Amino acid sequence: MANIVEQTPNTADKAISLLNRGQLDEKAVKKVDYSTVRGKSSLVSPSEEQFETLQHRLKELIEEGHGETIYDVGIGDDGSGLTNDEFEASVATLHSLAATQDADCVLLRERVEGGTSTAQYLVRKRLESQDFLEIRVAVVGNVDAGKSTLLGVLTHGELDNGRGHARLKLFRHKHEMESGRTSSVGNDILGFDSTGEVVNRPEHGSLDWVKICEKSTKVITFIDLAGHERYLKTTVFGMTGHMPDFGMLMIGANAGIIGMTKEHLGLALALSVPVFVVVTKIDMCPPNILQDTLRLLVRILKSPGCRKVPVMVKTKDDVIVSATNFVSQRLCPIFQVSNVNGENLDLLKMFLNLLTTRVMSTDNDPAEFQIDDTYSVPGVGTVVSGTTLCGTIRLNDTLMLGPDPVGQFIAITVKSIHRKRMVVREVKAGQTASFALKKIKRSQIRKGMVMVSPSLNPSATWEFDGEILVLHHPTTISSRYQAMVHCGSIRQTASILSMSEECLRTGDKAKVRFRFIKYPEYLRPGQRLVFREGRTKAVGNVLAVPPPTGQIGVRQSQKPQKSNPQAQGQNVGENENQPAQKSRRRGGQKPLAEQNTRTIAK
Ligand SMILES: Nc1nc2c(ncn2[C@@H]2O[C@H](COP(=O)(O)OP(=O)(O)OP(=O)(O)O)[C@@H](O)[C@H]2O)c(=O)[nH]1
Repeated sequence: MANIVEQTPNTADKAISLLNRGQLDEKAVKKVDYSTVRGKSSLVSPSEEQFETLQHRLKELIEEGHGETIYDVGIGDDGSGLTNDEFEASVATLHSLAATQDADCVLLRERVEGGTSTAQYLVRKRLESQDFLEIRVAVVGNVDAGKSTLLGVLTHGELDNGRGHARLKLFRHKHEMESGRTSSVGNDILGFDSTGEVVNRPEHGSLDWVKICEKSTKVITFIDLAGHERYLKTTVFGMTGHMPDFGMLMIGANAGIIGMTKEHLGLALALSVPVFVVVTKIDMCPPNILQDTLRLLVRILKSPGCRKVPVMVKTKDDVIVSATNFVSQRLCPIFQVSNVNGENLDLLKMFLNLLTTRVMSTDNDPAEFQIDDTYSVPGVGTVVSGTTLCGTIRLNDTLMLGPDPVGQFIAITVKSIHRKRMVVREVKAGQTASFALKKIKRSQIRKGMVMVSPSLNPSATWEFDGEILVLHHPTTISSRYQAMVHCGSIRQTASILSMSEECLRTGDKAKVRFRFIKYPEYLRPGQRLVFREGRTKAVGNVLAVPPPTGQIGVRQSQKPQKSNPQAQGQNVGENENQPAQKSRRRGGQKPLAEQNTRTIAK
């Protein structure tokens, strides 16, 4: 362990100071003058006027934090705290402030040093039973890393027996039960109430999602993605189409970093999804093997391809600092847990409770919803599920659904909305939902279609310009090369019409004009995309979508041509459409050149 400690910032605080060094605090630019309520004594005995200012500040912080904030009590610039009486008075003031915001106030950590105290409190708004903050976590990692088991343990509150007991609760398909492998994109939920307590209460082994959501202020949705290479296409779809806020990379301590682990980490990096790592099976792993695994993990995370700051999470302090700074993308918290004896699962749960969404509020913007699945429900009809990218969708709203195979959009009315199986009246940006649609057949809808506000006057496109970086290709890519484009919930083969370079090799970057093979799609500049086929992999952004030319209904007849013999045969037969993307993320997308898009330690 000594080695790891040497290589890794040994406390989360230290890691943060590394990250923040030299950076300007943009939040320093405030609209209201808070100078009268600054300093460690601000909560001790505020005047009426100061109380109002504090109230305003707390309200603002809660709004910024999508319903919650972590509030410091008694922390002076010099790190000193408050005397016992002052501290008690400050905590009482914070409770009164929280009460005015209809929020609960829970102690996260307290430090007593040299006779003075400091503390951090979680202040979380109590929400109506229909409302809750949603955080999506994509669960990735190699086969047998313990993904399904950890989710079973977290959501059902019962430890595993080391022989697959906990995962049985989650398997969805018969063949998964038999083989013990996850093949579908599965969802599991873990709810926390306003005091940070887990609300999942399995009844006879099964969970009632509606009850969980009603009791929750925050719901973590785990997108359980398959570990086997055979299901990589589904995994890529899960990472792009299901818009995860975070990635949870699982590693079996004894097996180490094998198989798809690096592939999945690379995918998360390419899509700018912040990742935390959970190393499982520490109960059965010899200490020297565990250390080897951790040492290699730290080396990979710090490599130029990842440029992460790994933090071994061992205490509550580490959890708080990691969770509150996690959206920065550079920090990579590492948990070491056992699903069998429960070691460190409390730290992981605390971390999940403190995570906050990366989606910016866009409640008043025109609505955009991307479809990632369709169902036919007896007695209800066609149901579509997906993620709200932008705006608010309310019951009885009319939206444009499309594009169909000829690029048209049709008006549809939203007749019912469900969030996590619970009936609701509206759904906002960043939230997943399903809608029952009237007078439309399931066969008319495909993954990758959208429902958007008529004010956006949506149009579909066969072609688009993208900027891509080739992470891996066995030879060279040139014009007319074909591969699968994953972009949001779109998953369709596209061919390269032209490029800014003659040909592309691993590590090259270029501007590319793509053309879809089967259908026109709805795309927006700024969306992230993955372009892959077999071992070929490129990532990038949609740069521009050419204005509609009126030829949208024309099917392309041009025969696909492959750029190199190795690509032959790889591109055929994978034409399903789907997938997805996230723009409007906190801080927006960085230009490609600045992203961590280098392939990791091949
Ligand atoms: N001893 C021990 N066994 C564990 C632990 N976590 C998981 N296991 C066992 O490891 C095996 C594999 O776990 P799974 O949860 O099926 O692994 P997975 O990553 O979901 O695999 P895929 O679904 O195929 O991707 C099961 O037999 C679990 O009981 C742990 O912390 N300790």
